[in-house]
Amino acid sequence: MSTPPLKTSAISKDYGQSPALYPLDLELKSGEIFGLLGPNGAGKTTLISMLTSLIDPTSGTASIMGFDILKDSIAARLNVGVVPQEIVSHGFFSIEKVLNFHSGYYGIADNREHIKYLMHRLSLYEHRNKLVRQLSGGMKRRLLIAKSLVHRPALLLLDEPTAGVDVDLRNDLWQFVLELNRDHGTTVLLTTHYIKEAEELCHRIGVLHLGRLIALDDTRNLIHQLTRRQVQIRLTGNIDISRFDPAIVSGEHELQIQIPHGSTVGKLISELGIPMECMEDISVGEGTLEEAFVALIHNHNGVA
Ligand SMILES: Nc1ncnc2c1ncn2[C@@H]1O[C@H](COP(=O)(O)OP(=O)(O)OP(=O)(O)O)[C@@H](O)[C@H]1O
Repeated sequence: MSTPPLKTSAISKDYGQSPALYPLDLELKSGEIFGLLGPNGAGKTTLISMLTSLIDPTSGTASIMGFDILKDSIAARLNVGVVPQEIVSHGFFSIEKVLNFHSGYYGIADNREHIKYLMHRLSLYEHRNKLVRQLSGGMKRRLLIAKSLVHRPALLLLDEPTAGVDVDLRNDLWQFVLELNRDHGTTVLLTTHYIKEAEELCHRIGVLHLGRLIALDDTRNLIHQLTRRQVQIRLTGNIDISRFDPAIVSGEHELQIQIPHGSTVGKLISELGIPMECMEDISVGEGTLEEAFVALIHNHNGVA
């Protein structure tokens, strides 16, 4: 079996009040895009900060490409790139200089070709001589992504990389993440509050809530377990709507029914006994990750 890009072993953090992260065991698969979701304060950034040695775990540890983050921190750091939530400023240096310095930090003497590729790919090339303080928020974020990739890490940690970023740039960034994953085999762990984007990108999802991992599954499985299919049937006027259970009647000529994933619309129609000629239209809405997420958090908050 190949070495997992990331494996946490009962890693936890307590800042002194209540634990920000309870002991967590999590293992990423090589080459996956993993979405770590959770409401504000769930513990996502705390986990990423421990993985990148910004803060020490209270207990437990983790390994990156098999290197323990505590005992072998340098080797662990060489294998991980991180895009932090906060924008760090190197105000008086140009984009190109920042990327060169950062390569030197990883002991890479001549990284010009790779830096050029990153700057091109992240639309920074034409701005390469601008000082960081002259950059817009979106450009700074792209610079952070370029910085995190100068040393070609096997694992990329993205902590809300698209927060406050306009929709075009968000799409560009996600395209780039997909490309890194597909063409370079980079394993990605990302946190985001854009759950729709996580649904499109992530192979697996973990949900943190109040410092505990409350769900971990393939994205599709999670949606299927926590949501239902919404079937909307519009009827012609020549069927008496009062024959249906009022709970599924929605409007004068419309039925709305929820069915479990795996159950077919054909079966539903035959159970309802609706003749074909009495149906004007049918639409089926599959559940979304956002619905699954809301249901999960509500269940854990004890809300029906
Ligand atoms: N330096 C700190 N000192 C004390 N408590 C902290 C510190 N940093 C974070 N916390 C607390 O730890 C908990 C988890 O915070 P964390 O930033 O990890 O959450 P998050 O899931 O990343 O949230 P968000 O989605 O808002 O970024 C919160 O209750 C937060 O108040």
